[in-house]
Amino acid sequence: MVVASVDNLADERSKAQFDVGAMKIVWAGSKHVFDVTDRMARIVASDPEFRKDNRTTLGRKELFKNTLRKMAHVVKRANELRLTEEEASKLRFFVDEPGYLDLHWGMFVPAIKGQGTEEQQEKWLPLASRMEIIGCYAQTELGHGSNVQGLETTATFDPKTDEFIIHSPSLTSYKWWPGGLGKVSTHVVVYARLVSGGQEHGIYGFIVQLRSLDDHTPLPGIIIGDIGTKFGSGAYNTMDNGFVCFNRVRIPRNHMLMRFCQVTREGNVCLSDVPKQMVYGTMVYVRQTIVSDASWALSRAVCIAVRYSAIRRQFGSQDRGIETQVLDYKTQQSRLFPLLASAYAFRFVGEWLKWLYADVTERLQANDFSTLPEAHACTAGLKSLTTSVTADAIEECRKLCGGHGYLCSSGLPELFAVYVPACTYEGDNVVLLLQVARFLVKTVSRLAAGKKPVGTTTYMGNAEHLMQCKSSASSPEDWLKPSVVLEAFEARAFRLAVACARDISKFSTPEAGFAELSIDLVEAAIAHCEVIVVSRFIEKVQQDIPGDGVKEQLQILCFIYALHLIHKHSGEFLSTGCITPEQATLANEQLRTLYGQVRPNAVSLVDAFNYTDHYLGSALGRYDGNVYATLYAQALRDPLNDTVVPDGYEEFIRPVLKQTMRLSRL
Ligand SMILES: CCCCCCCC/C=C\CCCCCCC/C=C/C(=O)SCCNC(=O)CCNC(=O)[C@H](O)C(C)(C)COP(=O)(O)OP(=O)(O)OC[C@H]1O[C@@H](n2cnc3c(N)ncnc32)[C@H](O)[C@@H]1OP(=O)(O)O
Ligand SMILES: Cc1cc2nc3c(=O)[nH]c(=O)nc-3n(C[C@H](O)[C@H](O)[C@H](O)COP(=O)(O)OP(=O)(O)OC[C@H]3O[C@@H](n4cnc5c(N)ncnc54)[C@H](O)[C@@H]3O)c2cc1C
Repeated sequence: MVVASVDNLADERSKAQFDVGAMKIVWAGSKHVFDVTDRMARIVASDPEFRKDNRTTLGRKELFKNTLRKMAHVVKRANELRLTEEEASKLRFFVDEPGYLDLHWGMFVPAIKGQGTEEQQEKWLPLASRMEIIGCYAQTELGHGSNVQGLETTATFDPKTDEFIIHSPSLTSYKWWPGGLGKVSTHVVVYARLVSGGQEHGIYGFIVQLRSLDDHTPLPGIIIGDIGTKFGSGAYNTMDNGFVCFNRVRIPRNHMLMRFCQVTREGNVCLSDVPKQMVYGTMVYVRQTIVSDASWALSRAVCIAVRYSAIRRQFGSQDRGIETQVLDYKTQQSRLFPLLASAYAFRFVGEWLKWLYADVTERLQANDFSTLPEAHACTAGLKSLTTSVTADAIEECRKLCGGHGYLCSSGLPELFAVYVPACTYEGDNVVLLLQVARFLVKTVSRLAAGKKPVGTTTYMGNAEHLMQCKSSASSPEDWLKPSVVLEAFEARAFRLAVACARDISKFSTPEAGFAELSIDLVEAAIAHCEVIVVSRFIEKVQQDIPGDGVKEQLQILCFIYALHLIHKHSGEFLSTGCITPEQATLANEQLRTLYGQVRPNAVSLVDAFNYTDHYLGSALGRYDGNVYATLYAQALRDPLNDTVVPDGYEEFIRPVLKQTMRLSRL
């Protein structure tokens, strides 16, 4: 079938004002990463074992078994092709289906690496790397997730046998949610209250074998299963999030991860000289990876919405001639282009956060813990900001695609359902922002004591200026000056943090003030996180960037990102006196101009993500733009269209029709 829409994307591509190939390298991070990513994406796309277009129509059992098959195929292909860790992880990424491998490699292995002694690492890591055992990470319980110190599971040392007794004392202490736990894992790192000599010593990780390595049955004292079907069709239901109850399960003493705290043969508890929060290290590591992942999910939704908006035409012609591409509507642009800009912004801040994490890890190894609070605040805050924006953005992209966005074949409903728990796992986003706020209030109170702020709070050292400055923007073009933009963001964030710190001090205790002002504190935390993202984006576009027009496009996106935030939070920018209403209007005017500049490049800017049609999984986002024929073909493939007359006609349609006929004769 020849479809006029196909030409639309070719036309769009011919309008690009920059070198798309060069932008692909910038997006990937380097030529090497681009090559690996591209190769792995193609391997997955061309392998029928990784087909995913039937996922939303499968029942839970079939779906889960299908994922088991795919995960086994990932491991098989990784071995056959002798993939490096980097390549295997990309291959698994493009399979695009939550599965136990994520928890095994993403949390179980990092927990042992981060919290195990060298001896423990030597014992467990080879087993885990060869996948002779499969592990997961069980922290959350039925009764407590956010409040880690409130966990109830106990690990009581028995000096008579040199063992720990792992026990679930109540229903609320059952571990509940861990991915891979329900049906697959043979081992788990369990977080439990260490009890020795009748005393409690805090929360630590313990390696526990769950299932027999011979026949996969649960070991004595272990009750285990899946917690049930989750939100959405397909989506996260490929994962066996599980529950487990331990009934006085005994494990050898050396199964406690003892890098930061050792329990001796006699039951003495020896704390090493490191902050106790080091036991939260796996969460910091994973939060950092989640920030990078946000840019993938967001860019994927944006790619679908931009391509479809170039294909879709509505109104605009009085004489039945060619209609307007919906991408040309300013309202569509004002909803879509800030999301496109955010995808790039999150990509760059994700790369920066990787660097920060590597830096703090190196320091920790040298017993320098000075940057740990900042690493915690940055990973927690950016995880929260990027996942909340991404989840909302995927839903916005669905709406931007009109009715067809609501079809599973658009790829957007499943993407939303699979992505949205990122706002909850690895720390509820509000709980994490309150951690950032705690860090900010501390930083502000230290300023008063003459302590110079460092890292991402360095800007707060310019306290006097930030409290008094008035923006110098007097034309729309002034909003293209990095210094003008940054000053506004820094002043807003600082003034909000200072107001919180000041107001807290009016309460009888800091805790009471913190609780009462938590709404303001969350806003101050978001403002600080936005300073980080905006400044990293500005830093990026100030670097040398090869490729015709690439830097110019990134500059446009950078200012769209910053100015749309000024618009979105104009209440805060105005109420803190950082800008005037007139300056807000000028910023909006500039934003409109920038939308016009990005418009001819929009399709090419999403092409730069280099996604295969397999990965996108969307009839609306196809590279060739052949939207309508694909929607129709996919509709015909729906199980409901297997027969022309539906199952149930004889039992439920025919009798109703007959009854109606009787009624009409009356
Ligand atoms: C071949 C195939 C290859 C395949 C490869 C596949 C690779 C896949 C890779 C990755 C995939 C990843 C997949 C992820 C899937 C997600 C699964 C989800 C898992 C989970 O959800 S696990 C459970 C997560 N749970 C949480 O996040 C709980 C949230 N709660 C907390 O973190 C804490 O309890 C708290 C921080 C909210 C509060 O803690 P606490 O009461 O102890 O602390 P406070 O009193 O508030 O603060 C005390 C003090 O500590 C500081 N602090 C707190 N946390 C940290 C930290 N993490 N690090 C450093 N410091 C911390 C806090 O700031 C306070 O400091 P001050 O006293 O103020 O100085
Ligand atoms: C798909 C998925 C996968 C998961 N995988 C794992 C896993 O592999 N391993 C694991 O251990 N866990 C896992 N979890 C659990 C996850 O980590 C927790 O659900 C998460 O940490 C949130 O905790 P909670 O459920 O106790 O939420 P709650 O803390 O009960 O949150 C409920 C509400 O209370 C609010 N709230 C809570 N505390 C405060 C506060 N102090 N101030 C203000 N508001 C507050 C929250 O903002 C939220 O609105 C997973 C969860 C999901 C959804």
